[in-house]
Amino acid sequence: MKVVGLTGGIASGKSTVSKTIQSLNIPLIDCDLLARLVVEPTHACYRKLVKYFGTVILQNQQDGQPLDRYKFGTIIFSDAAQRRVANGIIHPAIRNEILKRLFQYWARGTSLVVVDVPLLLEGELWRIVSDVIVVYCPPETQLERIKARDGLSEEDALARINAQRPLIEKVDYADHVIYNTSDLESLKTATLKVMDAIKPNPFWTVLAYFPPFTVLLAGWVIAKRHLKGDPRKTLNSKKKDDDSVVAEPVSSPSTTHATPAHAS
Ligand SMILES: CC(C)(COP(=O)(O)OP(=O)(O)OC[C@H]1O[C@@H](n2cnc3c(N)ncnc32)[C@H](O)[C@@H]1O)[C@@H](O)C(=O)NCCC(=O)NCCS
Ligand SMILES: Nc1ncnc2c1ncn2[C@@H]1O[C@H](COP(=O)(O)OP(=O)(O)OP(=O)(O)O)[C@@H](O)[C@H]1O
Repeated sequence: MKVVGLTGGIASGKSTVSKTIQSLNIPLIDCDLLARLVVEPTHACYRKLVKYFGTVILQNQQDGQPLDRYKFGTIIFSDAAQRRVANGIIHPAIRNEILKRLFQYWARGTSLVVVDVPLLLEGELWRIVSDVIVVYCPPETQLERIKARDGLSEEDALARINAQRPLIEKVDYADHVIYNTSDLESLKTATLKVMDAIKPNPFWTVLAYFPPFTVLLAGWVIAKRHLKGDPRKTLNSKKKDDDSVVAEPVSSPSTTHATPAHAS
């Protein structure tokens, strides 16, 4: 089973790209949806969050009520230390849910699964994907799209953009880049082009279910990522709060660039 990682920045167009991918009947695991699941009041993460942040992050500030997403977002997007704590509670739970779903797809004989993970390159999941797709648009477009979609103030929208690494750095690490700098139709065309480039070979898909080849192909994916390097070390970033090591960018000659026809 081929596992492809889809990432980008806030409001860069991942969900829109995801819809096109799903319209091709390709299974997709949406990390933002899982992030909602693991903070439901019945989940262990909810209790840990309330214990640390208090009921101030809950609707009506009442225990047992759902998370107040705007309030919680304002806290974690404006304070790196608080964000680290929240990530430390929520991310392991999301990772477990992703791995559980990947296993279920694998058991069903699925040939290709796309995992939409906004923080793919900041965490550990980049290690298990055979290809990394980055959806890019410039920060000023991100800003406009967040404000239009979520009705946020300029200050709130900027805090959300600045809570992430600059998107251009992720482009340097990508195997395939979808430039979302034009209209929605162009985005769809660019997405279809990339999906065509990564569609799995049926021969390898069948072979991968025979144990020696399962191990060999899994080893190949891990080795491929290892050779490309740890994105957290190689992305060109000033030391940011969520990062540990920084260095110069890398670019790969094998990267697919799907640019809209009339984008500049
Ligand atoms: C703070 C929350 C409640 C805000 O909810 P809201 O409905 O406004 O936004 P939504 O969940 O749709 O996220 C929108 C985008 O924000 C960005 N984002 C979300 N969390 C983070 C984070 N911890 N660090 C950086 N960017 C983030 C992502 O690009 C994401 O696609 C929510 O984002 C959340 O629970 N975040 C923590 C979990 C997480 O890290 N999710 C993203 C990775 S899977
Ligand atoms: N090419 C485009 N032209 C016009 N609007 C667009 C384009 N691409 C995306 N949008 C709009 O921008 C907003 C952000 O897109 P989308 O929700 O797909 O981004 P995202 O990366 O999934 O965001 P998030 O990280 O916040 O989940 C949406 O309202 C979407 O309809």
